[in-house]
Amino acid sequence: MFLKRIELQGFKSFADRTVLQFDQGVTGIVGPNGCGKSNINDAIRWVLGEQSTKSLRSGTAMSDIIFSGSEVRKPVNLASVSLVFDNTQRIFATDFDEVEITRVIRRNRDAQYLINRTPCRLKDVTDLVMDTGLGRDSLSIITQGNISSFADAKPEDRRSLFEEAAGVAKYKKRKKTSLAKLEATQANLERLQDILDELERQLGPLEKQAEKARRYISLRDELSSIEITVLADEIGSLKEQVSQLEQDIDHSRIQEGRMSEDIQRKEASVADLRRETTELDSRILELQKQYAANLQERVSLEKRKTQLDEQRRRLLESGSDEDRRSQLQALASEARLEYEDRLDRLNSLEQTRQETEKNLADLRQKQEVLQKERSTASNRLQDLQRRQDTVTAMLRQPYTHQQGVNAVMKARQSLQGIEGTAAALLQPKEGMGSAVNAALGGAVFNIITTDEQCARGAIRFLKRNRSGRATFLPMSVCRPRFPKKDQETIAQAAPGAVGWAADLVDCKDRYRNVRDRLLGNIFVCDTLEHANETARRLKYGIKIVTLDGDIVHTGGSMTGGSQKQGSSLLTLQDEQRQLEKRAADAQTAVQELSRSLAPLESQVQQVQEELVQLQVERAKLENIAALKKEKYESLKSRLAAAGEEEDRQAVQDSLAAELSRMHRTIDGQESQMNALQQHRRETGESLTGLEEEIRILRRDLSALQNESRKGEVAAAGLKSRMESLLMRLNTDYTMTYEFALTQKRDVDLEQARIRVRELREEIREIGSVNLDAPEEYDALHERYADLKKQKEDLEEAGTRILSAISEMDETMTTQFDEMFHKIDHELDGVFSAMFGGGHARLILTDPEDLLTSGVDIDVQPPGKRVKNIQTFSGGEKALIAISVLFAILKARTMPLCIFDEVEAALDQANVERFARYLSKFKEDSQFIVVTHRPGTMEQCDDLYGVTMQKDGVSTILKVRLEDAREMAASA
Ligand SMILES: Nc1ncnc2c1ncn2[C@@H]1O[C@H](COP(=O)(O)OP(=O)(O)OP(=O)(O)O)[C@@H](O)[C@H]1O
Repeated sequence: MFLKRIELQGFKSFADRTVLQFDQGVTGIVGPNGCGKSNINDAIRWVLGEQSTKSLRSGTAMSDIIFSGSEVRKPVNLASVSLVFDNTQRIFATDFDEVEITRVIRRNRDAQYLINRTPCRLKDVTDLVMDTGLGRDSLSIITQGNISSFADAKPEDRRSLFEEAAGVAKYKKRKKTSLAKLEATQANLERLQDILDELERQLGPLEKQAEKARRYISLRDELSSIEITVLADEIGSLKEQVSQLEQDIDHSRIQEGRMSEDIQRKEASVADLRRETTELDSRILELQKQYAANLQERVSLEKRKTQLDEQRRRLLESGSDEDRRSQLQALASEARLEYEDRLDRLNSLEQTRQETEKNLADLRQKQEVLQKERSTASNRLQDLQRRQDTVTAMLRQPYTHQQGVNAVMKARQSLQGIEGTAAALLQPKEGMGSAVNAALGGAVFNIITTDEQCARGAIRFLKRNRSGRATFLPMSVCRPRFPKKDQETIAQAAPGAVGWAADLVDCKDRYRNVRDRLLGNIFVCDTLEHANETARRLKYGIKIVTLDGDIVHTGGSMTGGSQKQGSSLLTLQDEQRQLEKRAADAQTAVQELSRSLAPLESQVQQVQEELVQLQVERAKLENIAALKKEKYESLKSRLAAAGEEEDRQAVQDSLAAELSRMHRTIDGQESQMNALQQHRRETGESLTGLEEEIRILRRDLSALQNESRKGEVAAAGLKSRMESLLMRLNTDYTMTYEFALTQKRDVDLEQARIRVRELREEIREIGSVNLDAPEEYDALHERYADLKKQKEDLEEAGTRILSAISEMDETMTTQFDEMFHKIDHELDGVFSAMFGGGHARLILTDPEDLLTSGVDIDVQPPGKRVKNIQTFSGGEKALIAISVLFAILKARTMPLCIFDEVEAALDQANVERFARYLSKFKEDSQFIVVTHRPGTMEQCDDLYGVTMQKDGVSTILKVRLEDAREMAASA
């Protein structure tokens, strides 16, 4: 016994709860037409999952199977059917000994399934009963309709019965599921392939873009790694060049200044010289006039003398003795006069020469002294100028040792609200550098900012660029400090008081608070002694500094000693001012000495030339004097030979005397004129020389100015290039030059420059770049790879499904083949038993394809020659079907078979044969047989009678055979 009982309630005509208990063997269900017998069959199929309302012979909706009421009974709202199975044989693959399957439906609601009262899905029910022979289309539940249609069915439609018998339904179902899966897989594969194709289409160009972007990024990274070094180097070299140019320009400016002064000085000298030459010219002209007149005079004198000499010669030759004597005496006297005159002139010349020589020696001595003085002054000037250059250079870079201050001051253009350092904004008055420096102390390098925000900005800048530290003094929070009234009075009255430090600096009005904050209550004394005394009087409550920069701190501690050269901006500025003054003084001294030397030098020159002239004159005169002496001696001897004496009176008013005087005058004028002309020449030369010098100086000055201008233009060019490089450093790499220096790498700069050019060119050639492309490509590629993997997985799954299908096909083929032959083998015997002889066999319509082949039946009832099964009578067809059913039951044991009037078409004899044959199987199978036929009833072990009263409700009760027969007869 397999099915223990059926419990129905509200199912079709079974409005009330009805329980059918089953026992071993064959249970018959009998009753008149329409009493509800077949509803029991329907109920069993409904519980086992039947979904077709048509096959359940119900309305359109499943809820139509709920008892719909009758004239006397109200409809009910719920239909419930339970099948209770004995599972001790483990026909169902579950560990329960009893399995209760229930299906419940309420109106307008879906049906519910329960296995052992636990809700479950339809699938669970289907899986449970699968291949047990039960189930919706199983051969366990055979109706009259199945039997009558079997013979007429197409071979292919018949096949399902054999498949059910072969137990391949589960494989078929699985295969169907697998095929559905395969189809879904295939659809997924196609969908995936479409997406993959699309992705491939996108991937190609995107890969190129990504490659381009990666190349760009790699070039850009390489560029930045090299370019920072190149830029830092270039900026450094530009800075050096600019600094050098500025130094050169500064030098040029100083030189230009000196040259301008020199030109001015020289121009003043030129004016003096011009005045002098004009004067000299007029004097020379005057002298020349006199000289010319004298020359004329001398010519007329000489002419008269020649005439006189002619007269004398005649008188000497042909005159009387008296005449000859007097002429000879006159001649001798004149010769002597002339001789003495030349001698006088010679002596006076010699005297002049000696005086001139002495004069020259004096001048030379003076010149030497002045030259020495000038050389010393000039050396001192050079020393001062050198120091000036050094101080200027140091002032140009005043914060070299203050890295932070240096960095902020250099970057002040790009920072906000940087006013400058205290040292730069507070200018000590003259001579107060050291005192103010000492008063300020460390605050000398305080950077004054507009407000705290600007100070914070600068500090952030220093941190970001790791450029050191600096102290900031925001003006917005700067409160001035002043001494107390009594301190002020005491300090002012103290010995050696200089004043309050705040009063010793100059600054713009807006920095007054800064000044008073830093210097307001610091007092300055002249010496340390006075500072100590003042501090004592002030009870050491005020910081006091001295002009030398020594300090008496509040409380009395003292700081002092020598100042490091150039250690402070303020002392440097002080020194620079002092140097300027001293250099100017030295310059003036040199200029004055040069001015004194210039006339001295020309004087020396002039005297030298005068001396030479005198020597020439003397040589000439010596000759003339010798000649005159010779003439005189000769005349004297002629006189002596004539026994005459020279008449010394004879020449008193003579022409010769006049001529001698004239000669002397002319000589004097000549030498005066020579001297003047010489002087004039020299002045002219000096003038020309000076003018040439001025011209050269002007040319040089202009060249220097040109150079300066060129230098300025070049510096401006370099600066603008530097600015653009700094800008590039800032915009491309967000770095300051100082920070870039820390990032500098040790590379071959020449090579690096070439590489930078190459990289820039390569980057330019790359053109527009989508920087997101690599990420987009990676994402797309990852998606592509994922999808490809999914596709491969799907293909693999497809292959697995196919191989599973093929395995299932194989199993199905084998099982079907086995079962087919088993049934075929049994069929002949069953047929012969049913028909009382004859033969029957099963035929596969397509033996090559056991999976789809239809099943035909070749029958030969005894004594008949029937070719076509269609030609049999309805009863014969039913008997053939029943034969096949019994052959199946022989080939495969079924735990439960429900026959619903399967023998309806048989005649009495065949019904009995059928019933007898059926009872043969009852040992192995349980039968529930709905029947009207007494022949069948006779073979039943139990009989239930179904009745329906006027209320349209089926009731059920166990009946005896006689009652059953009666019920059948009354049907
Ligand atoms: N939903 C329903 N509510 C009430 N009665 C119903 C419902 N569905 C069917 N019936 C009744 O069930 C009866 C049909 O029962 P069934 O077909 O089982 O009879 P049967 O005994 O097999 O008859 P036969 O011997 O002629 O085959 C009919 O009287 C029909 O009115």
